[in-house]
Amino acid sequence: MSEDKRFREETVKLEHTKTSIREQIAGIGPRYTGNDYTEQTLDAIRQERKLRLTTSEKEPYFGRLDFREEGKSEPLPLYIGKSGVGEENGHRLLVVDWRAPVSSLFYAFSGGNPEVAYDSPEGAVSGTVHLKRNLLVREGELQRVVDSYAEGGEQGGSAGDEFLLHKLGESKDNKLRDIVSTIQQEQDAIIRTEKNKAVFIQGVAGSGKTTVALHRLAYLLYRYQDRVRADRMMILAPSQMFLNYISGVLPELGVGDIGQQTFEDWALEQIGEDLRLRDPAEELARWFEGDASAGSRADAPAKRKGSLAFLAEIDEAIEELARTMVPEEPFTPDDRRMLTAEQVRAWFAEENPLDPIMKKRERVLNRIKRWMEIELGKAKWSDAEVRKKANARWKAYAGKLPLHTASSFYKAGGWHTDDGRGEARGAKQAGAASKAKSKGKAAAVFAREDLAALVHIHLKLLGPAAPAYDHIVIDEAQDYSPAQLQVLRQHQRITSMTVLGDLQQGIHDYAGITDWEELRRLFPGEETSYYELDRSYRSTLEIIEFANRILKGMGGGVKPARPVFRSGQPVEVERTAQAPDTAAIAAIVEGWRQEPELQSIAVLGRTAAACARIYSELTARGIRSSLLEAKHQNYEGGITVAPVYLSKGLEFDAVLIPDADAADYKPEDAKLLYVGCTRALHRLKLLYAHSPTPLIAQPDPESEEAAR
Ligand SMILES: Nc1ncnc2c1ncn2[C@@H]1O[C@H](COP(=O)(O)OP(=O)(O)OP(=O)(O)O)[C@@H](O)[C@H]1O
Repeated sequence: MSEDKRFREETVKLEHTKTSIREQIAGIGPRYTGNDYTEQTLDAIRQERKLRLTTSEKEPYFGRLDFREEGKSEPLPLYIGKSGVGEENGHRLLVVDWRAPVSSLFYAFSGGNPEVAYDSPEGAVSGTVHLKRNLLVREGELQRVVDSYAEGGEQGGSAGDEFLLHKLGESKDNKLRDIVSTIQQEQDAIIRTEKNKAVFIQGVAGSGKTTVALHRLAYLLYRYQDRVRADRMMILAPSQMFLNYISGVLPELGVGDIGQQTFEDWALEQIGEDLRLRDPAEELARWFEGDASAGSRADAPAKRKGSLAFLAEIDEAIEELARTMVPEEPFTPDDRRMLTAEQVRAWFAEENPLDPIMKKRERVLNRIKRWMEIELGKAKWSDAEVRKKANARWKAYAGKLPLHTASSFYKAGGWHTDDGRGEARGAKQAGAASKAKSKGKAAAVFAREDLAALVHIHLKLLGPAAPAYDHIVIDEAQDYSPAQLQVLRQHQRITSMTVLGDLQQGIHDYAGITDWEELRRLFPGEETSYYELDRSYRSTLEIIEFANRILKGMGGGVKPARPVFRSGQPVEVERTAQAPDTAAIAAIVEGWRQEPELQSIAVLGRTAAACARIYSELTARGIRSSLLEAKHQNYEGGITVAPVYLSKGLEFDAVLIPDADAADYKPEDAKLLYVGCTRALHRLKLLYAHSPTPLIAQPDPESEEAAR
């Protein structure tokens, strides 16, 4: 079929679909404004449907698959979109939801043998693919029609790539986008992995890990509607800024209400105390701007406090607390009555051993009080004096049973090391901190590495602060410790997690892992799946090859990224007069700003101080930019100046590394430079003043060939 004919055919189909959608919207009728609760609920459902249909009308679908199910005579054209749309009062689907079982064929089939099968809840369904077509519809207008497979046509699979390349070539603003129309086979397999597992994803920079994890949430909500709830899912990401950056994807997929937090905020919420945390900026400066050696990183306190051995040490202390909770001496409300220590101990033991210890303590004390009241009643003690005395004795006895919060227990255990530097977190904490200060007593300051243990203690002493999670996504998981993952696990009844990261970007190695086994061994074998993504979709071929060369400097089993064949301009490395040469930087940024396809530009400096200098030079020259700092909540797009270590997870059309000198990037900084370079989609440039970092050695044609 000629291209024109295909386009006409699809234009007719699109008009038909839009008309049907419009009729359905019109049929929904006016809003209900009365007081009847049932009617109000029905109205809300109708409005939700209207919203979905209105969104669908603009872009009803992005793909078509003609599939003949075994036993049927004709293939059925299936139009695949972000959400399913039925025919008004009909039994047929106008649009099939991308998450439906049959849609997996659209993603999994990439030419070759057209005899295929997919898994449905009723079992495997086999059949034949006759056509796979990509369609680009924007604002209700058909813009592109590309067949990646047509029965009897020329095969080669390149047409599908063409559609993907078109998508990848687009410029980016300040938000991550959904990829439903171009999900790749290896990504789809991860998205559709069954629910009750910990799915580990090791993926090179730009392989779509974050994006895939978010699509997986949308899939789980669709596939397990009766078993998972959005408000019982949680996404953990490294910073508020990153969360803000990814916040658009789920609403684009029609999913809302999923909690998104940093581990720190989540942990503080669980602990529920007025704790102060060390200033993140100071902590980052310590590891990235000072001269922390490899030795000090490997030996950092976070390593010990993030280990399971540390949690085991705490568990021992908690057991000891439970064992010694009941005082040796008996309880004597008056001089004639006595409750022996053995009796109280027996009552304490009768409580469920899995119950939080402080709850058991409270229950035992209440039981003692009840006993005391009965005894008082028996003796018909009417004497108020005697009663008062008995109550005072009960109080004194209660005081002998240790009462702890997570932080007091942690401090009592001698695990807390307070260096006095800290910032109050949240309004509540800030209030408490200033109150404490005015009383001449500053609230204790904790480090991030204390949080996992504190949550663990809180759980054992006081129980969970939130209902169990149905699913947890952990992004940048290479920066997590086994203890962090363990406490998250304790907040699920059934393991269901997506844990993603890249060891090659593990710049926080002073706190995180060096091998996925460290985390995987927390789960018995059958509960985990492990996937590797080695294809990078973000950057051009030239940028990926350049970044792969930096990886080589890391040594030890690194895996180069495989580029999608999207060629762009060569990576430039240029010498400047000084480091950083703010005038040269401003000139480059100014030049890039004139190119309409470069919407987001980043200057990624080695230190916060260098970035501040660059930022003021840009401002002085009238170039509007934003300077990213550790405490920032938002990434605004446009021109950004940021320390390279804060750029993790983000992406920009063009990236300038202004200080790629040997003095700034030593061989042990390979991961940091790799992170910086892999943020670029289309353009990458590095400047140096004296001698370039050895990490950007000359190309090695052999390894380049192997990576392709
Ligand atoms: N199948 C795909 N189709 C189109 N774009 C894709 C696809 N997969 C990934 N991308 C794009 O590649 C870029 C990188 O994706 P994402 O940020 O999810 O990767 P990542 O593996 O989490 O990266 P990093 O580890 O570097 O932060 C995004 O712009 C995303 O939209």
